[in-house]
Amino acid sequence: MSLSADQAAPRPRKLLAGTLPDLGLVALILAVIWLAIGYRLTQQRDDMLRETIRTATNISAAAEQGIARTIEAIDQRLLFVREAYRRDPAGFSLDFISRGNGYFDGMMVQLAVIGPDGKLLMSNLGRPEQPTDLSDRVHFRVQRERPDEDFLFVSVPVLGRVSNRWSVQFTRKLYAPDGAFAGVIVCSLDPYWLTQLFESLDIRGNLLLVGQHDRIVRAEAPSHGLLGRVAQLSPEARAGAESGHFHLDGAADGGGGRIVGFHRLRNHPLMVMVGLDTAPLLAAYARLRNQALLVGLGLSVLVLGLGALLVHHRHRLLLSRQSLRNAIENIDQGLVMVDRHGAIPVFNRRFASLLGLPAALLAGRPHFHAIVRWQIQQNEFAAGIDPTALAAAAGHVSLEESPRVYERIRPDGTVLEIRSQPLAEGGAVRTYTDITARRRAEERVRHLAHHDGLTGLANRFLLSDRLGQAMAHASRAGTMVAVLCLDLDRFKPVNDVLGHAAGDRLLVQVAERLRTLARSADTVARIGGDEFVLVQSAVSQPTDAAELARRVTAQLAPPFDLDGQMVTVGTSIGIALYPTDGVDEETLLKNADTALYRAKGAGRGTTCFFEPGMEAKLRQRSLLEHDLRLALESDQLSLAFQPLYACGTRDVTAVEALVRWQHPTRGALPPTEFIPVAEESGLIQPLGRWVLERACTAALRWPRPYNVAVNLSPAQFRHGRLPEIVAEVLERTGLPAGRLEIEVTEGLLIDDADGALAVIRALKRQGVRIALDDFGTGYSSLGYLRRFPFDKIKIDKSFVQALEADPGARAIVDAILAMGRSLNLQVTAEGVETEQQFRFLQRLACDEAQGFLLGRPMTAERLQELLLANSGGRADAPLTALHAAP
Ligand SMILES: Nc1nc2c(ncn2[C@@H]2O[C@H](COP(=O)(O)O[C@H]3[C@@H](O)[C@H](n4cnc5c(=O)[nH]c(N)nc54)O[C@@H]3COP(=O)(O)O)[C@@H](O)[C@H]2O)c(=O)[nH]1
Repeated sequence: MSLSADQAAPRPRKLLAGTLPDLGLVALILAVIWLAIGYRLTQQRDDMLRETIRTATNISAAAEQGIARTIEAIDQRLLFVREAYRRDPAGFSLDFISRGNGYFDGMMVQLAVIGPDGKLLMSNLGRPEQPTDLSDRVHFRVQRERPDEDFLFVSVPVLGRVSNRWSVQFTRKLYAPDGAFAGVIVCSLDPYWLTQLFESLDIRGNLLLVGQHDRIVRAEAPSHGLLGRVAQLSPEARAGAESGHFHLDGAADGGGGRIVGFHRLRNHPLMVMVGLDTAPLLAAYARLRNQALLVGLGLSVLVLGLGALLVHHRHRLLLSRQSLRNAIENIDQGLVMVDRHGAIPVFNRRFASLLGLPAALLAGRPHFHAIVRWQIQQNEFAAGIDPTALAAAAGHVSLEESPRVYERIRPDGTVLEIRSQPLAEGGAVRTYTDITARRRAEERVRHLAHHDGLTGLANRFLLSDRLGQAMAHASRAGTMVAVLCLDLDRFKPVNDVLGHAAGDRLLVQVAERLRTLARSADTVARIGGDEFVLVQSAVSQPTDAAELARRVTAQLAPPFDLDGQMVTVGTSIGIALYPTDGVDEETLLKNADTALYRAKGAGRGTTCFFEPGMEAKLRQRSLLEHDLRLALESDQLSLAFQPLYACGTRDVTAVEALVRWQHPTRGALPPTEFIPVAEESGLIQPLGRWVLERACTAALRWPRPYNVAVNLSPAQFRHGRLPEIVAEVLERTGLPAGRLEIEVTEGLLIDDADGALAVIRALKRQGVRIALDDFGTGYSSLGYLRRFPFDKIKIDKSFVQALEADPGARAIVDAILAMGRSLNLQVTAEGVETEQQFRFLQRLACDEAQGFLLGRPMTAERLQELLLANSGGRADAPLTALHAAP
């Protein structure tokens, strides 16, 4: 099979063309069959004709000999009679003849003697009653007119005047004793006897004995009436007579042809014609021809059947070859078959395109050597020549004895996988697969295995490897290695509010900035969400690491542009040093992480070096987180309630709910200790919800509808579902939204002002009141006051407690109160511990006060008593300040 690029498209015309040789073969076989039959029939007919001619000729020859013998016998008789007459003319008599001579008895019509004058002298039939003159008869005249010649005359048949029967006259001269002409002795013979031999033969045909002047001497039935007549011989018959036979069409009875055999008698003017009918021959020939036609027909049907099968088979073969071609053409691999001589009987277009082979190279019957030479010219093997190509270039095709798989990189970067399968008869089948994409994917996978997919920085695996190398180098060089663990300070809000895509863009930009700080020997890695690690190699003293940390902090300080949204994030950094803080990667990373945790705890933008005690603290924290989780599940938490009072009347105006934890072993733990753990661990969400539900439920039991204040961490705001959670709790508990005050700190606003504003607005839409807690401790509190829809601001206790001693604090509190009034905000003073402070606040017309002076945080029961007392035991009693026991 030969397949090349221009042969690939299957077409019906090609299918037809493909079967033409088979059709030709069938036609040829049919032609041969029919020609053979025709030839054989012709030959047979000719044979039969020849046989008939030979038979006719033989019969005529036999007849001629028989006639000749008969004539000879008659002549002998005549000579005998003549001799008898010559010896004794006077005593001559024909009696001895008539006395019986068997031979002549039947044959002879008459034996007569004619005198010299032509008068009948005697006859074996007896003396004629009247004198008979036969001088006019030819058989007499011929003898008398040629006196010098002694010959036997054979006449044409004549009707005997004496015998009155048709007879042929045989005459000889009679000589007198002196030798003179003495008449003629005549033997009249029934012509039948001339041809009696023929009569006995069982043949279809006739016999004609023609004498002088074409007169019919003897005509075998049914031609008796022809005796003596002139035979009408056609020119063909005369010409045929010369050759011994001729063919007479339409001469036979029934209009058939006749083969006529001729023979002339040697010494007599007689000619024997034996005609054999061609009808039996033609009938036999027709039978033969019919049989042959039948056989020919049968063979033709057989050949046509076989031909149809052959064509069908060929058609299927062509179709399957076309299918194979289609399959070969439609596979993604290039395919080439090279025979043991280097010829290429099969290839597909993909082979040509993958190798970039020009069409001219593949025209005709391409050769593998030519292709390899072309490839070498094109510098195709710059990336390494394969052994088969080398062998081919050397002029012979390498006979690969076992299957081989190898790769080649083309100059354009295409990577080809070449699979070579040797063929039993020599040569090989090769497939070429473009594995460029696969190789790139593998490269990418390899890269991904060592790098962070988002930022392209080293991942944990590569980090560990590089850190190991850096430690080994430092060990040899007597230097140190610094591991800097980074955690972005405000990454989570970016992720939560702006979405993960923005978060990803931020991480990519952070990575780019960090890269600019790293030397070639350093490693920058991303090991988790917003956790980065810098491995600083060849550190000579800890300050080198501190300097790098400073530069990192400075590098990450400018805002990041996230598609127009400017975001500022800081970073906390923990540093561990090799070999002082650890001599293996794991320890170093762990300690740097511990230092980071400490840095984060110390406030944003902080850098901490690892210290030995840190780990223990971290363990403690982990323990606390574990215990807090248990506490949430086992009801170890409770709420304390601290009332808020109107400065003017000292009546209870609201109650703040504060969470308490009675630790099973450590006793009462302050919220300042476990709330940060809850925030960092995520436990703040269930804890916050629990506080909210309990506070709302408790508020419904109070004798009067005091507002209940609940502290919410910034982490709860970042959750995203806070408004829904608050709405659910209000609905479940049945507390009117207007009785709930949510206290937020400035930290919330600093972290993510826009996000916080959105949540606060949503809460406000529900009717919930918002109080800004610890006011005065933040950075830009005045701006927030204008921007956020607060209902209340709570002056931080540090200002309240400094009122007595610090005029500055007094001025600030005064300013806050003035601002609250101008912004129509209720103002609460926190941490009122002394009467003096309280009176001060009263003088300044502060709205509300809270503090140990007025009431410490207390149990729900105690609060209930307080509130009942405050209301005079009646729910509608005026609010009266009561001092809770410390
Ligand atoms: N997210 C939540 N935070 C809460 C929750 N409960 C409490 N907290 C916060 O914990 C911090 C400490 O709270 P706590 O130990 O309960 O202290 C409160 C009062 O006991 C204390 N206070 C009140 N009056 C005085 C005083 O006269 N002197 C003095 N030294 N301390 C006093 O102040 C705390 C209440 O302050 P504030 O919240 O600002 O009104 C604290 O920051 C709580 O917010 C909670 O459930 N969730």
